[in-house]
Amino acid sequence: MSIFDTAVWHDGRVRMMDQRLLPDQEVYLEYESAAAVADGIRDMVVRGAPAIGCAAAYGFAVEAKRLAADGNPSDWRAALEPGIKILRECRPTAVNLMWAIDRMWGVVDAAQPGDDLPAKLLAEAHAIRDEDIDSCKTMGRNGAAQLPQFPDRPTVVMTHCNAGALATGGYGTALGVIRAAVEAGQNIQVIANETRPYLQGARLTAWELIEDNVDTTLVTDNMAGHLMSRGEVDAVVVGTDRVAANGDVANKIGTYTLAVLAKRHNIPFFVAGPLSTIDRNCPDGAHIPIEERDAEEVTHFRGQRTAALKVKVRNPAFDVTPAELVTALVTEKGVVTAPTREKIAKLFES
Ligand SMILES: CSC[C@@H](O)[C@@H](O)C(=O)COP(=O)(O)O
Repeated sequence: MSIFDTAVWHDGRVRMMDQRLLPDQEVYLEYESAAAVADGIRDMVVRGAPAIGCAAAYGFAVEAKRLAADGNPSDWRAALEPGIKILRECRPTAVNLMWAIDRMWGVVDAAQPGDDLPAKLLAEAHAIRDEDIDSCKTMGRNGAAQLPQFPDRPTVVMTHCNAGALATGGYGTALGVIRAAVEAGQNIQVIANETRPYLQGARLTAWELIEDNVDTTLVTDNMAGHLMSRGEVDAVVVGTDRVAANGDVANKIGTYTLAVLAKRHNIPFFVAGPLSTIDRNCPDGAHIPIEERDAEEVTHFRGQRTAALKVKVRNPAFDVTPAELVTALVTEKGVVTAPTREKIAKLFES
């Protein structure tokens, strides 16, 4: 199963696959400062919460390397702060961005005189990516065991946006569950929602799964209810950009609609995400910042206008699904059925 170089370290630079060009072209871009990596994340060269965290960690490391090229700064924190501030603010909803940057600052704060700080920061960035891949694999196995199975037919899993290898260090959260199920020999068919307006489902999820020979059918978002009402969906599995302390879940716009539909049709609704996506400082979903993106994502497709001139536009990129609609939260530390504040806190106890 594929592990793509979503965001990696290559020849002293941050290398990212340009997801804006997928599925037509596989092009890699390289970055040499935190501000440049921030531009790449903001412009969706790399996207998906854990992948944004990995890219930001490498962006932090490359900023230290850039600063050290002119001689080690006497005050590393002061030297790093302007670039890292830009990086931290480039996308507001995916908490893995802030989580990764806080972890990198921990390395700066723990440094001793004489330490090779750029090398230590790079090692931490590698660890963040490696741990993410491991977490996704464990989470995948945990989630696969939750999927219904039938003796005489495949299990049909609906997913939304792209929560795959492209959205993580590699392997994927929601698609990690699907990959693990396929690897375990389960008979799986995937319905990938197109995911308006940016088409992560049509462009990225469909591409990734087809690369891995997973049986995949593409539908537009507004077909989900119809398929569920006909009994054509057995489970919904999505990723997440931020889980609040009470179990409310932010994910790509349209996820909430799917959760309501799944409840109406008694279909299990699973959310897969690593502990780095759980924001224990965020009390509930109402406190999760929701990114509003450029109107052109709604009015245009690849530079071509598809909407009426002068129409007003809203483009919230995420929505919040209340915990009560989540059948289970799938993490690398285990599966939390009917998540509550208390059950989520327990995940962090050992
Ligand atoms: C494993 S990724 C989970 C989420 O980050 C994913 O579902 C999602 O909403 C991505 O949004 P995007 O705007 O493409 O960054």
